[in-house]
Amino acid sequence: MSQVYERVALIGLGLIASSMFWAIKRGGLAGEVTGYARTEETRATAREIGLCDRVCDSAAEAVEGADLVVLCVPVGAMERVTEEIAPHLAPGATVSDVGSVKRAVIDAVGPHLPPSVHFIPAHPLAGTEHSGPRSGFAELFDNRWCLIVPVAESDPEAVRRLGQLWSAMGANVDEMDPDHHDLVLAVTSHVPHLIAYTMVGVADDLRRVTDSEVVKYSAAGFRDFTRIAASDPTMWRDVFLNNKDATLEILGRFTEELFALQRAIRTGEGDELFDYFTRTRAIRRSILDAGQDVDAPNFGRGAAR
Ligand SMILES: NC(=O)c1ccc[n+]([C@@H]2O[C@H](COP(=O)([O-])OP(=O)(O)OC[C@H]3O[C@@H](n4cnc5c(N)ncnc54)[C@H](O)[C@@H]3O)[C@@H](O)[C@H]2O)c1
Ligand SMILES: O=C(O)C(=O)C[C@]1(C(=O)O)C=C[C@@H](O)C=C1
Repeated sequence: MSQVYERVALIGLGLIASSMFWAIKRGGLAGEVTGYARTEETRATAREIGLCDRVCDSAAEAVEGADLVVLCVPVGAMERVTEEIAPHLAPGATVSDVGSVKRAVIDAVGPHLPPSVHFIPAHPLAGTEHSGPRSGFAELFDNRWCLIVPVAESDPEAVRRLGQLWSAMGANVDEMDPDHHDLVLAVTSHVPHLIAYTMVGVADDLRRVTDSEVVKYSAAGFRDFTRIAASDPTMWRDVFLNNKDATLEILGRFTEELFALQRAIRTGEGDELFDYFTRTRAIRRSILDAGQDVDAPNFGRGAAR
């Protein structure tokens, strides 16, 4: 594959940035990749494992001369990082991000950027429960979606080029409006994470009355929840605080359905339960029919922090 950008700067060296670096290297997609992480410890780890061609001690140094800058920090840190890099961006550069929420990131980042750069938000729909510089791997984005969320002023040629990079990193690329993105992701990712966090929290509370049996005999369904609920607390705190409206909307619908199922169980409405579960079973089949990799090979991959 050929080079898409001359110099890419990755700000925040965790799961997504490290996976991007390895995927860019795999495809020879950039001349040089610079990286910056906030803590000395992460920068030292990055240097030790060869993550990034050049690890910089300041965000300003990392973005200097870059034709693509990707913000790979938690959603709540995007604004501060943007303020830090804004005066050092090269005219004509593209600034993108990988945040799990889009409207709040657009509102936080956009106003700080000079008009001479292209701002093109994006979100790869791929991850694991691991985080930090050692957790990334080149295949993370293979056959997964990356949603590009252009803002009104986004230059079509710059959007096309960013899409080309994500395709070359293995992703299927699509475009989406920011508010629609946040609603869709509330359904497919954010509320499911909240439910997993809650279920594991309930089990943890119960541990005291079941003498650790909940953990010892945990069945497959619960184990899946524990994987999700092991995800980074900072990242997920920021997701919920920054996608408040869509999360609360979907959570409201979820609670209504839960109460309906609760009543069906209490009143012995077997047919109602059966019909409901038949409907939900079909959803998984339709995802499989659409050719999506439901049991993503990435799950469980990558090292813990
Ligand atoms: N993990 C996933 O499944 C996943 C998937 C898609 C998108 N995302 C999004 O990608 C972004 C990065 O997530 P990740 O999983 O790579 O996280 P991570 O925890 O592995 O890495 C985050 C990096 O940001 C740095 N950082 C944290 N707070 C900072 C601050 N205040 N200022 C500067 N740097 C800071 C950390 O030191 C770390 O280097 C987040 O916005 C997240 O919403 C995550
Ligand atoms: O695989 C996981 O562990 C994930 O949770 C990845 C996942 C998701 O919900 O699918 C999580 C957050 C992102 O913004 C995108 C992807």
